[in-house]
Amino acid sequence: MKAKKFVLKQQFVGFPKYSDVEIMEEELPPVTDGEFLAEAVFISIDPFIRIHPQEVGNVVMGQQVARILESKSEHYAVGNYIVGFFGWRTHTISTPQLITPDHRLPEYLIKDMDDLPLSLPLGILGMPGNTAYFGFLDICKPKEGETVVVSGAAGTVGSHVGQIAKIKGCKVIGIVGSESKGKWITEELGFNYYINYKNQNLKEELIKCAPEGIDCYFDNIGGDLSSTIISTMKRFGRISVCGFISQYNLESGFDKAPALQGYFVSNCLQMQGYSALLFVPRWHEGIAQNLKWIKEKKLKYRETIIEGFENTFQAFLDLLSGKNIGKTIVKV
Ligand SMILES: NC(=O)C1=CN([C@@H]2O[C@H](COP(=O)(O)OP(=O)(O)OC[C@H]3O[C@@H](n4cnc5c(N)ncnc54)[C@H](OP(=O)(O)O)[C@@H]3O)[C@@H](O)[C@H]2O)C=CC1
Ligand SMILES: O=C(O)CCC[C@H](O)\C=C/C=C/C=C/C(=O)C/C=C\CCCCCO
Repeated sequence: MKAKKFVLKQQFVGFPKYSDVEIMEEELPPVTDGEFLAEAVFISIDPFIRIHPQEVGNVVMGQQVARILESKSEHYAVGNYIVGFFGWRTHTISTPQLITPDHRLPEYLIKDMDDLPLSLPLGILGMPGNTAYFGFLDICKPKEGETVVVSGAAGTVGSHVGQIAKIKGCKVIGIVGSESKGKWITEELGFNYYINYKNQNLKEELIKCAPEGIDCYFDNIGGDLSSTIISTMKRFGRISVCGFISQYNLESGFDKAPALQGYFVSNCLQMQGYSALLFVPRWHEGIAQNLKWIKEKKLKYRETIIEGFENTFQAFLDLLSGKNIGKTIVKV
């Protein structure tokens, strides 16, 4: 069996380039006792791949939904589907990861999907879904009637957070980079307002949509836009710092934070960052709640599916340049 894989040829500097990666073939050995062979069905494309430390020569990191093709392990049977952190590769030989090591995402069998797409465990029913669920509820602690701003609002995490905020009875303003994204989140997902940061004045629009000020900010983008949003927050506002994608492709790196101390002191603000790994002990609780909301039709999702393993890197470039709506997935 030959596996195809994307190998990191050089570290990303600035916006990633085709010359940073290379597609290679690998002859896989026979499966031995305790091992399984899995074939990638869907590969998850996520922003953290741009900035997480990775070694040159390694397979580019990432999660996948894979089908067990062969098994010499009692834990997985041929035909089972699993979620695994196998990277951008078509076939993988491994042993089941039954206990999640520190600093790793869990690996598990996919069950109870009914008629839902098998890609969802990479999105709304997986790492990004749990980031939205725990990162919003545990950190912003939203109350009914409060005003919530979500940036990156038409992406995987942001579109999910805004809908949870609506379920909790909040007024929700989404920050997006295009009119079609804004229409989707307001007309289909129930956000109250959208602001297109590419062609509107963010501060003026925020004051129009939320003259009362903002209670919670779910930050996916960081940078100057986030500083502007934080400057319109109310006393005792809470900020969940999920990501800072506006800084990921800066050649200068991101070792300086904008000075916003004045707003924090005068408005008694709280800000907390986290990684999805923090939620691993409650992983299946998050998935169960998000699944329940999907079945109750309270939570909608969209996926941008790119076909073909060879197009995995292009899917990554498209995500970083905002061409996706909802979760970006490669269908292998
Ligand atoms: N802390 C954690 O554990 C986790 C954090 N994250 C973070 O959450 C954020 C969203 O991730 P995810 O939902 O998977 O990705 P998305 O599906 O939201 O895709 C990324 C989006 O970011 C927006 N974007 C890109 N560049 C900029 C920019 N310069 N300024 C403003 N917006 C920009 C684009 O939308 P637009 O057209 O609107 O610009 C793009 O579609 C990321 O920052 C990611 O790193 C994700 C998972 C876990
Ligand atoms: O390293 C592994 O083997 C597994 C890594 C899995 C991954 O870290 C799990 C969760 C992903 C979280 C995503 C976070 C973000 O997108 C937020 C931005 C940056 C985080 C990565 C920066 C790491 C710098 O040390």
